[in-house]
Amino acid sequence: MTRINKAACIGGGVIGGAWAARFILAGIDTKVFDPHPDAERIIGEVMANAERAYGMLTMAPLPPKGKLTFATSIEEAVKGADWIQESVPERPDLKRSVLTQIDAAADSKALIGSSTSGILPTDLQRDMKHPERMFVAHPYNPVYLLPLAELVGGERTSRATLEEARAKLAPIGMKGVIINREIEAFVGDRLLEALWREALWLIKDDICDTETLDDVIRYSFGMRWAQMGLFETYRIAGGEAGMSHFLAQFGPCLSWPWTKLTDVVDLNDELVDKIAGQSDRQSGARGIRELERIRDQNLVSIMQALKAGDEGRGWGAGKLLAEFEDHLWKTAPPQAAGDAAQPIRLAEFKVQPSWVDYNGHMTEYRYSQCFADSADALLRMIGADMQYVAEGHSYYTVENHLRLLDECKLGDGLYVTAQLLPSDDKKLHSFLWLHRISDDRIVATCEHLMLHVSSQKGKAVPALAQIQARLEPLLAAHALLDKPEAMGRHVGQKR
Ligand SMILES: NC(=O)C1=CN([C@@H]2O[C@H](COP(=O)(O)OP(=O)(O)OC[C@H]3O[C@@H](n4cnc5c(N)ncnc54)[C@H](O)[C@@H]3O)[C@@H](O)[C@H]2O)C=CC1
Ligand SMILES: C[N+](C)(C)CC(=O)CC(=O)[O-]
Repeated sequence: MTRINKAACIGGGVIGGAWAARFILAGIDTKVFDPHPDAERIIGEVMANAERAYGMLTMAPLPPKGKLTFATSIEEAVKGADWIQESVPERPDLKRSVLTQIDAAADSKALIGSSTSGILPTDLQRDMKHPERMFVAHPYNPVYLLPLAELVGGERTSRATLEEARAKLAPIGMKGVIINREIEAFVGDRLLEALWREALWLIKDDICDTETLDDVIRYSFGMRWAQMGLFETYRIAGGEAGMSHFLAQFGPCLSWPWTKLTDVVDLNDELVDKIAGQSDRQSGARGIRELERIRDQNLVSIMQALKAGDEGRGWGAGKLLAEFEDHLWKTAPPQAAGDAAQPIRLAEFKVQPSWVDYNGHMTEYRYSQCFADSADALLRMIGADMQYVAEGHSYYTVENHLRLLDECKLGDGLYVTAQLLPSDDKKLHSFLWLHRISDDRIVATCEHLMLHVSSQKGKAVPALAQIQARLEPLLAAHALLDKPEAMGRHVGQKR
């Protein structure tokens, strides 16, 4: 089975709560066990931020949300779950004891992942009866947006477990990377710890403050790392002579006094106060949830930009986002036809920050996007879905007339309705209205003409019989509706 059916999160703090959000937004029923008295409130707040982020992340139809349940024991939480994620505090004894309880209560085939940032899975699975299905699934904060999980097996983890975990992460938009061999802190935290250690020295020695240090990262190599990793970036830095030239030029620096990497700073009260004070001055004016929202919006923008990378083929995390969206479209239930005697309600949208232009309202081409995505929803409704396209048939838009009637502001919810106009086996003519959800006001209209084509022949051909069979009753019902008042308008015509 390459799909998670039911999940359990043991520990619902920063990481466990965000795993729960990832599962629930992927449509997976999830039970959480966390004895913290505020666990429900905290997860509620994380869920709200995660939903807000997903609203900006994708136009693809998310599945209906999974059900969130709070359990009163580990045993209750793991019952029936096929993926159990442990995210309790980073204390080896606590984790081992919690994992042993999970192991005793869970289905013997359930996968058990630990979010540990660096403890060896061999140590964690020591007392388990079924250690072969236990592994580290080390995520990155925020788990609901950052797609990576490092998958690390212990001495008694089976290879099949790691492969199964990787396969099950893909449909929830995550990239599972199997690490060859277990090592403390795995790969990501090895790198982050080295950077962090050096950063602590720089603050302690008054070389810079926390804000300057963060600026150095975010205005330079931080941006590079979001799109290419270390080695690909350095290959480019080697110029035409490439990586070997880069190594020849900068290799010797490794023995220069550029680094204190092996020394660990004494994180005493004085240094803790210094860092906390500088951090308060840097970011203390904003609350944690507000900072999370700013971070999430930035991460969404980065992923969307990367989706357009490599000439539109997508790059890195953006390519993964495109694949996730493709999966969402393919698994979306067919568009409901609704009442055939009324215009069809097709798709909903939310005006996102990247949709707003210098005039402070939704920019022109996003109106077109709402109509184009709605036309796609109409096509799926009549059976012209991705499978139909893969088989060599499709509808292409050949003409449209767009009217922008009102402004749409950041955060406005919008929906589209459509009326089919007289059409035939090759032409699909429709009239679409874009409405604001809050007051139902029409903010734009689009008269739209599509041609049915054979992508192999590169010309218009009649739609296949199964499409026509779905279209005909709709066309007949819509023929009885009043003609849209603005149908057939041309540019500049008086209303
Ligand atoms: N915070 C981060 O940036 C990251 C943390 N991790 C790892 O995730 C794990 C959890 O860390 P955080 O979420 O940051 O910690 P946290 O302190 O925010 O959450 C831990 C939660 O576990 C709960 N808990 C304590 N004992 C429990 C028990 N016996 N059963 C069930 N729940 C229990 C606590 O009430 C708390 O809500 C750690 O292993 C950590 O290394 C991994 C990646 C990033
Ligand atoms: C600080 N940390 C070790 C808990 C960080 C991680 O494990 C990953 C992350 O999200 O940075």
